[in-house]
Amino acid sequence: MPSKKALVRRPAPCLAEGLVTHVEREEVDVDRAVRQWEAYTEALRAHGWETVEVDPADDCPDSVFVEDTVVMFRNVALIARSGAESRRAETLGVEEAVASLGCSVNWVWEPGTLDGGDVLKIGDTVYVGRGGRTNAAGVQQVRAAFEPLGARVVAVPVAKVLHLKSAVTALPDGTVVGHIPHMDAPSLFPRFLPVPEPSGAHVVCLGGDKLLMAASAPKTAELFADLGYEPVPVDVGEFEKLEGCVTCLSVRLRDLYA
Ligand SMILES: NC(=O)NCCC[C@H](N)C(=O)O
Repeated sequence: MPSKKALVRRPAPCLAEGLVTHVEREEVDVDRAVRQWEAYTEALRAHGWETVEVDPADDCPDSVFVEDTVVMFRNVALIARSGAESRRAETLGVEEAVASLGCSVNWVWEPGTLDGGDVLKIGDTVYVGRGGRTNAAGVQQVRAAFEPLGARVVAVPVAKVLHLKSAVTALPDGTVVGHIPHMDAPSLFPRFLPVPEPSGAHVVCLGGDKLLMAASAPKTAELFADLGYEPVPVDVGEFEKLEGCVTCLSVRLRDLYA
């Protein structure tokens, strides 16, 4: 059944200690990050999404990046097992949240690793980035979980950035948008539009023509507006310092049964 709920998780007070892998560490202003997170969740609500707060995980610096902890396909939640050990404790509250929303819950098991940021769904096609956080066993477990439900899983090499969705996401019509210098295998995507800014590669489809995007990608916003979309910019600068982006701050639940 169509639903418009989005899981979000309040930033932990220790957010500034979050992991950085492909960028230089910069000081994070946690108060500013909280204000940005509030504006982000407000933008979701303003466009008809009911935000569901997962219990905070105050000891987990990266817990605000809730997208990495779970992958949804229809009503089935696959609880991730991060390639970064320091992030594994984040899944507990998320399991409870998705179970209480009536989802069927599966888990990625050792030796598999998977971060939700490596999974891009376009219709029934599920692209899975195989990179620093997601290994081959993780990709196999996504196949095992979702192919029986009708998914077609496509594995994508990811070496230049943290996650597949650091490099590409998709417009409402399924066109993949990406920043080519950050991509390892652009030819894997059948319909592809390059964008001029790294953070322009991150869109959250809010419904209709509306695209939630980072304020740091004004040229890409212009490009999308020129194609008939309505960009909704939000400042996620403090999260960008930790390799986060607009997609990783929520998990949209579009096919709940309840
Ligand atoms: N899906 C995402 O883009 N997640 C961002 C995670 C950033 C966090 N600092 C990490 O390295 O795990």
